[in-house]
Amino acid sequence: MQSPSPLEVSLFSEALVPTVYGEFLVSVYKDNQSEDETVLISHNLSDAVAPFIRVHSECFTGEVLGSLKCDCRDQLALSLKEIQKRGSGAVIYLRQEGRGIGLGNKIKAYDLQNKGADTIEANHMLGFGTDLRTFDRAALILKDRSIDKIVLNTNNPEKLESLKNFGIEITERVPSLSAVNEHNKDYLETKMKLLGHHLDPLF
Ligand SMILES: Nc1nc2c(ncn2[C@@H]2O[C@H](COP(=O)(O)OP(=O)(O)OP(=O)(O)O)[C@@H](O)[C@H]2O)c(=O)[nH]1
Ligand SMILES: [Zn+2]
Repeated sequence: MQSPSPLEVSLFSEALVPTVYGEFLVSVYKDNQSEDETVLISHNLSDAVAPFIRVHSECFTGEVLGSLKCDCRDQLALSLKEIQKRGSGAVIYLRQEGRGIGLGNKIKAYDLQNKGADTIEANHMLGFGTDLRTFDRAALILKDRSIDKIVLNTNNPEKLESLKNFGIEITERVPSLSAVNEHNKDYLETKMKLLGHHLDPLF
């Protein structure tokens, strides 16, 4: 049997977009293994030796609906503001809704969470692993831009490890801390205690 060809990304389209945070160059990448489009949202990216980068996974409920159950919307906004403040950097936006299980299954997981399961138990009850994401598309897009050294904006140790394994040097980790509320408290605590996310300053 033929082994699948290695993942490759290629730039499909690019345009400047004015946003409430400032102007960004929005670059859409396609790949040879999925229908998903990955988006690089950058500002003066080539100006820094080790640019400020957030690798962010899609969250319809948080980013579009303003759901209070997670920290995704705040984290995305914080990173876009920080990029403009620093004068350089990028968000790589991966279409990995619900840690890779998709929106339909994430809403099933939310129903289970409303009945008492935590974010990890709900995934397992639906027959999924804790986190199905991979960060190889992000690493390939950085390589496409000739970037091999970054400042990474995350609390997630898996993201650090994964990008390092793809040959990206992380010169610094900048935390991404949003506000705790009554709806996201348990979720954030579970990420901190069971997944080792560096969220201690919030509690
Ligand atoms: N399955 C599932 N996915 C969730 C839940 N809450 C949020 N998500 C998804 O979790 C992912 C969060 O992505 P990120 O914010 O990039 O990543 P993170 O792992 O929290 O790491 P950092 O924010 O970088 O510290 C998104 O894909 C969301 O859609 C949940 O309760 N269940
Ligand atoms: Zn979210």
